[in-house]
Amino acid sequence: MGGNNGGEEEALQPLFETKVAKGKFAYRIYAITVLMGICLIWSVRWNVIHRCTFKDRLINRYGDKLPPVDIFVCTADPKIEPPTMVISTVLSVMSYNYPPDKLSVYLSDDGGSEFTFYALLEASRFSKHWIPFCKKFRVEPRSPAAYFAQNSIPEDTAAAKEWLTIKKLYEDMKCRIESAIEKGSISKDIRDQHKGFLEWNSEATRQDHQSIVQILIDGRNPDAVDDDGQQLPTLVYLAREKRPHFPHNFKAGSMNSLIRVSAAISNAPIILNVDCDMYSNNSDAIKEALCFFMDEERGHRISFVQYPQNYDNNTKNDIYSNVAGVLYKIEVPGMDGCDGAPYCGSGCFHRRESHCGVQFSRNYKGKLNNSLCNTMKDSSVHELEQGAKLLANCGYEKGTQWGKEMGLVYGCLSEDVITGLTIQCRGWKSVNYNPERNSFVGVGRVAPNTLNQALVQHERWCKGMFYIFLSKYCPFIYAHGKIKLGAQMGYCVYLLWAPNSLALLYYLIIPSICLLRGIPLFPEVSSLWFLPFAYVYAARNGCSIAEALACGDTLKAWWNSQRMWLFRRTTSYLFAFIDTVARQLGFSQLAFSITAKVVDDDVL
Ligand SMILES: O=c1ccn([C@@H]2O[C@H](COP(=O)(O)OP(=O)(O)O[C@H]3O[C@H](CO)[C@@H](O)[C@H](O)[C@H]3O)[C@@H](O)[C@H]2O)c(=O)[nH]1
Ligand SMILES: [Mn+2]
Repeated sequence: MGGNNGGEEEALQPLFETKVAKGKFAYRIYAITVLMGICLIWSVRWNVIHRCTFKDRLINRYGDKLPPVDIFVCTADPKIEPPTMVISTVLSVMSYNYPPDKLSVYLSDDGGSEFTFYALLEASRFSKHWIPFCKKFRVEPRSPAAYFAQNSIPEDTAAAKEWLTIKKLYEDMKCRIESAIEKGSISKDIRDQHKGFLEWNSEATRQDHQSIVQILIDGRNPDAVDDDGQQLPTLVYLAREKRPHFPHNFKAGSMNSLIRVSAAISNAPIILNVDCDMYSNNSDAIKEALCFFMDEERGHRISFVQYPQNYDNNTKNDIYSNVAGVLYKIEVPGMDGCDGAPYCGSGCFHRRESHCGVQFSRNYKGKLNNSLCNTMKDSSVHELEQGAKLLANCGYEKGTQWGKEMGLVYGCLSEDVITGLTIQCRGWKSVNYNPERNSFVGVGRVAPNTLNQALVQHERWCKGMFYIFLSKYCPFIYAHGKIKLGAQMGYCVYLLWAPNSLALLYYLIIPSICLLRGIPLFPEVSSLWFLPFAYVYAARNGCSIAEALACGDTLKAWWNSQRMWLFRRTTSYLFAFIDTVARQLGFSQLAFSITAKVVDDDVL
């Protein structure tokens, strides 16, 4: 034995050591995120459900006791959203197959444009001919623009005559509106036709004007009848007050004004919202939606019924991947299966009460009868207009719960998704309803027309949704314990689109560098370990193709959608990610880029 102290100490020390390899942390993150990714894919497809309705039973059971319905149409800019398009949408919802005395249509004009007002005035007159024509010939769709574009003259001579007359009336009306717009001003002749034009004085601009409320058709007035002597639906023009220093909260702000203004005029318990670029394509859509709300057993829990959004000008193989068949036929029905059908904006029916901060409770009965109170019945049109104006003023919401607990939630570009989530968290249920025939169809949407705008629209959606994830409304926190885990995960699939770009960037950069440097990333083809990689790749793409084909896409459309995913994730999603993070740090502000609806010849 050596016998010195140092040697003794050394003798006690181990002869080998085990160390944890570097990168363990990174690998665990990788494994957990991949697992999460797989769970997310799995969650929205776990329990896909489809709904169908029985409107004959509804009519037999409720007959003339059906509830009144308020319909909101939103427009924001007379250049991007031409007034002739806006009124086609308005006319399509005025002519629903539903008792007209129970319908009130409100147009919210964030453009505050007298041309839009003039167009609506023209539409109110044209509706007297259009509604009886639609009902007599069971016209579908009931947007005159879409109807005349899709149908040619009927063979029956009597019908052909009426068809030609109504077409001429429509074309003439369109001409008058377009020539007024071209001239850039409303002539004195027209101005004298309605007192409403007095609201536009020389100082009023789009961003700076008082509230304007004009009841163009008063449904209570016995003289407001169409050519057949049937009552006309109520028709209201609204331009909420705008002041430069007041944030107007985009579409959410306009919807909240609509909710209040309509409460003072017709106060129907059911609300339908359509964007001005989405006409009604099925005149029975109200009755079908009511089948959910009026169901004796489960109806009272339902807050909103969302129809999918379809577009009428898709290219054959859908080059900019706008159809989103898989989204509406598989993913959203999957969220519905977890009680989490999202609110997606246009084409959605709402129960008015659930927008007023009301928490769902077990004792809630949910009666949907006529809620016109007596004071409203007795007020004159002038009184109603004056009262409603106050509700649309900038200052009205100050110190109230509007934009927070009441109405649509502010501060987010995806006001629809975030609002739907908060409503579900208050205990209400929602329904995704995707019938065979599209109930709402969007026109001339820009996405199929130019790549640029397709990407800009996605950037806005993405920003809005990632913002929700980072905010206090993050489904895993805010909705924890309030909605099912599957629904929370389902929401996150979309809310996390923006950071999804990072994963793609990683896959674009790292393998390329490795390839150039000769670093092997995957096992060799001859190795058995290659199998799991090949399997995951083939299964994932195979499943995606199968889903696309099952949803009616062509193989080429599937390929285009893959291409668009690549474009979006490297541009829209990435920019949305950067911008949202910048906004969170206080470097940038909210801006809503309205999707253009006009198509020029080049684009066609
Ligand atoms: O300040 C504004 C801005 C927009 N809008 C209206 O909001 C609607 C939607 O705008 P659009 O540019 O057409 O957006 P899209 O991407 O086509 O709309 C989808 O995405 C929006 C949220 O990003 C939802 O609000 C919509 O309902 C949904 O259809 C249109 O009717 C606009 O007129 C306003 O009323 N006020
Ligand atoms: Mn739109």
